[in-house]
Amino acid sequence: MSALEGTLDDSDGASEADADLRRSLAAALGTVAISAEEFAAFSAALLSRHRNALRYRSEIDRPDISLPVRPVDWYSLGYQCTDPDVRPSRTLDYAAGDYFIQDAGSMLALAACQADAVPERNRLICDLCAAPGGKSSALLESIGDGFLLANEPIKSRIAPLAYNLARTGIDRYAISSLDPEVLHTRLGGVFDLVLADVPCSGQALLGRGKQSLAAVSPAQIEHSALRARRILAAAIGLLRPGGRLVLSTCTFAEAENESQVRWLLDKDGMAPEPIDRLAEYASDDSGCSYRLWPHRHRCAGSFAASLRSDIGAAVAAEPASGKKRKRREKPERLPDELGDWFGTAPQRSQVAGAVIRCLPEDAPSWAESISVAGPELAYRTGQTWKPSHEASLRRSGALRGVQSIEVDDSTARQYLSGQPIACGQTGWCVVRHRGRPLGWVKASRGTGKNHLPVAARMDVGVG
Ligand SMILES: C[S@@+](CC[C@H](N)C(=O)[O-])C[C@H]1O[C@@H](n2cnc3c(N)ncnc32)[C@H](O)[C@@H]1O
Repeated sequence: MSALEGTLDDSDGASEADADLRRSLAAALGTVAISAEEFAAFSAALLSRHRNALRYRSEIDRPDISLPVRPVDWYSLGYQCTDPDVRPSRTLDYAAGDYFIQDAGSMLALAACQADAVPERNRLICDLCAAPGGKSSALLESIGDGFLLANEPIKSRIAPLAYNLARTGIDRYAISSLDPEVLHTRLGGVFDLVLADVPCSGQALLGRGKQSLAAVSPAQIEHSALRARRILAAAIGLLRPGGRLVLSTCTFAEAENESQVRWLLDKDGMAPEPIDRLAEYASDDSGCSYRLWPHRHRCAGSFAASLRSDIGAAVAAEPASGKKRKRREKPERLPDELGDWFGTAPQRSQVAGAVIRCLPEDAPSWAESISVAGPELAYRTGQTWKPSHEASLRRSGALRGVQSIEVDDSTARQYLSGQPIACGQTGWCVVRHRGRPLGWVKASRGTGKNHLPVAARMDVGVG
């Protein structure tokens, strides 16, 4: 029993259900230090809804942010909108991909990954539990000349992950869908950084109604902790010697957080890798575990830990090159139109069913063999190829739309609502607002037919 459990007083008029919840929560916190008074504030804040924060692209400077915001203390690209009447998901800047909307708690893991720092050269990053891509998209924005593998074993979650990665406009990534243990047998000892944002009991989601009260039950916590251990064991095997592991969760149970870190540190070759700027959020004396709380930090709460692995490559699993090669099939011919749309012939492209994917020339050699989705160039409807929406959003890399049209605020709104716009060019053309890509039109005789996917359409307010 935790010290806190003995101090809980059920005589304060709380319902039996509330009292049960508080007892379970106190038990879940275990030895994590929190006073009885603070615990009352914590359990109340846990059930209230916290407003999402905004994560800006690194190239956007503070003076260029038009919304009323205050900075998130633990992540330099994070901001909280201070006006409750503003809807950040209904602005032109959001539609143009200037910021991503997510809980500020998620940015603790990003801070542990140093995703807001100048990128190290040629870094290989694996986000092991990546969907829907809130953290992966931030890692991709920070990739520089490195490469990201975003892995998500649950197939039905790949589409939102792919959409969020495409929204960054960066093509230096592949998406795989493997159990972490299988991924370890394919790419053991490869990565400089592995983020294991493991599936957890999700207690921080209670306030959003995205989790039931079972999240605090001992059975759920134990089930999640055991699953996470399997994932973490594989995560260590994916690291190169000297590589870094970041564990994160959105739960408060000690068994899923600090206890997992102690288990990891007990392994030969694993050491804490403190993040100095997170020192004030330290949750124990391990030197590498950090917590955010809903009653202290204006977010739903989260946990992150940062460790280094010095385990030699000998322990790591079979490298990618040791894998049996599949019999090479004759590659399908690429449509000639790609040259018209993108101006150059794609080098590392694959026709995969009804889509063409294309990786940067210097992507790792294993990327095609492992990917189930990735930077998409074109898709086929019947016999006709069309350029993919995500290819219109490219901000970097060789393959960007050759024709584009710059539009003003009102035309951008018209386009985002799904309507055609005036366009003096002919053929496929990227619509840009202040230089930022929004999507394609196919233009002829003065009109650009709108090719924005229905899911990307939005009603953007004025301002
Ligand atoms: C906490 S969520 C990840 C959130 C994501 N990192 C983000 O920031 O948007 C955990 C993810 O792990 C996936 N998952 C479930 N079982 C898994 C397993 N055995 N190994 C790896 N990932 C798993 C879930 O489908 C889910 O998408």
